[in-house]
Amino acid sequence: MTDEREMGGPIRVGVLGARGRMGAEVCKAVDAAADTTLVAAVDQGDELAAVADAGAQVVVDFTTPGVVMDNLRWCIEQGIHAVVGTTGFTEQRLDQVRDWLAGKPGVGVVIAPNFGIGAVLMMQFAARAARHFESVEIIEQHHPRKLDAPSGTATHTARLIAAARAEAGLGPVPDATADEVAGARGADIDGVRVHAVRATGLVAHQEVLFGTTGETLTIRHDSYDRVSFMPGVLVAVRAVGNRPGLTVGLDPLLD
Ligand SMILES: NC(=O)C1=CN([C@@H]2O[C@H](COP(=O)(O)OP(=O)(O)OC[C@H]3O[C@@H](n4cnc5c(N)ncnc54)[C@H](OP(=O)(O)O)[C@@H]3O)[C@@H](O)[C@H]2O)C=CC1
Ligand SMILES: O=C(O)C1=N[C@H](C(=O)O)C[C@H](O)C1
Repeated sequence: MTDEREMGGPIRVGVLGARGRMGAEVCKAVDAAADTTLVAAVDQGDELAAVADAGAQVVVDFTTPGVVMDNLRWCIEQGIHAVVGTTGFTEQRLDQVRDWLAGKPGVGVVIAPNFGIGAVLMMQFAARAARHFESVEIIEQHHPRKLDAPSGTATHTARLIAAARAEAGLGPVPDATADEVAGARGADIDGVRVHAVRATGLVAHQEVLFGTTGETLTIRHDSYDRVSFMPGVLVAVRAVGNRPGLTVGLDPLLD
């Protein structure tokens, strides 16, 4: 395994899911940046080995929750750092990745539910606000070709809010609903209701609605274009070779 400093040139990047909406944008961004170079673009049906054969130092994965774990295990085995935007990472999956990494010291993996800088800040602001409001709901809105619901960002936000509420000693969110049509109150993620909207014309959007006596606070983020994720992806590509082990979220890379 090598990193940019050892090679002395641009970081050699392989993209998995390269023909997808995000993967195609990542290929363009990696090509355009002076300090990164695209050496492999792999999609469904292609051999992962192409990435190793091309000497990739970092893999960027925007595939599907169904295949990302196999991809990640392979990258770690090969000693290739990985930046992962694909969703579906439960605590159990994160622990599995930590286990694989324990056998490969020096390999870095960054997994982030959202690479948009504004989205990262939205999650931070929501976590900060959480302790001050008895009510909270999350409304995420995405394009209708998205495979998963609720979004990885909404799930992550709900977990952050739940942790902040627990730390502040807040009880359950008040809700007297007794007679509910299935799904009407959204999904329950760690006690936080999450509503998923899908509509043509949307890209990726999220509102966190807080309420307390006499006031509400809405924190909203909108990605209107997938280029919004690219600065964050490049930050992670540049950092991952110097961050052995697992990093979850972009936050530690932005400090
Ligand atoms: N963290 C973040 O900031 C963001 C995360 N995402 C997440 O990224 C993921 C991808 O999103 P999006 O680009 O919209 O989805 P797409 O469906 O457009 O792209 C996924 C691509 O991966 C391909 N693929 C499937 N299996 C494999 C495999 N085994 N090896 C290589 N490629 C494979 C798909 O091929 P085929 O279509 O033939 O199956 C497709 O081209 C989702 O989980 C999404 O939620 C999205 C945006 C931002
Ligand atoms: O599929 C998408 O488009 C997105 N997926 C990520 C998620 O599930 O949170 C990030 C962003 O919301 C776009």
